[in-house]
Amino acid sequence: MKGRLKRHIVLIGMMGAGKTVIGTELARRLHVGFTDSDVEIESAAAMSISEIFARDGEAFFRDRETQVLARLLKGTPGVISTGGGAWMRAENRELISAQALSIWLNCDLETLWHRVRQRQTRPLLQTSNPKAVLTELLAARNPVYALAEMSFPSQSGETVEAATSRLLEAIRKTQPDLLEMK
Ligand SMILES: Nc1ncnc2c1ncn2[C@@H]1O[C@H](COP(=O)(O)OP(=O)(O)O)[C@@H](O)[C@H]1O
Ligand SMILES: O=C(O)C1=C[C@@H](OP(=O)(O)O)[C@@H](O)[C@H](O)C1
Ligand SMILES: [Mg+2]
Repeated sequence: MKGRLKRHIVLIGMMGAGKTVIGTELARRLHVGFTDSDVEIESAAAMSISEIFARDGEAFFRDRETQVLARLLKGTPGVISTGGGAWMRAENRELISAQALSIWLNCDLETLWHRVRQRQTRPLLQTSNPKAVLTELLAARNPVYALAEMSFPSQSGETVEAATSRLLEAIRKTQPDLLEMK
């Protein structure tokens, strides 16, 4: 069975909210394609996100991010996971809102910190006080994330599978015309 979406589903939210893992699982359940803007940027550059930040800087990365999003949004509707900063750029919000249902994976600070603290893959958190940076970024970004079309609250302790089931249920309920199965 192949699923069909009327528009893309774009996951937004903070580092560690689960955009990559939940997006992967959501696409699998819906039988639609999955892409992650970070992965697309890394493969085009043949470098990791950390290497891109170190060599070319954040501004360069943000421009690549906008290019990748514009390209992905032109494709067959599927699930697209963004990086945590993508929704901060007005141009990206406009691109996404024109072609997609945007969903904010809304997650509290302690849960985010628990999930990201062991990982070395996020250059913005490679500082002497990563929790302070995460706290500040979250406070600055939450009002902008709240502009997403739909908000999905994370429940700490929930498995990725259970969270995806709950998300799918919420999408079916609020967006009955988005999903077509054939
Ligand atoms: N309920 C949950 N929802 C999302 N992620 C979860 C959950 N429980 C545990 N995790 C873990 O949290 C991490 C989320 O990371 P990731 O998907 O890379 O987030 P993002 O792409 O938003 O930065 C993963 O290691 C995932 O296994
Ligand atoms: O929040 C951000 O600004 C970033 C989040 C990362 O993606 P995840 O949110 O998937 O970790 C990645 O795009 C980059 O490290 C910058
Ligand atoms: Mg991710």
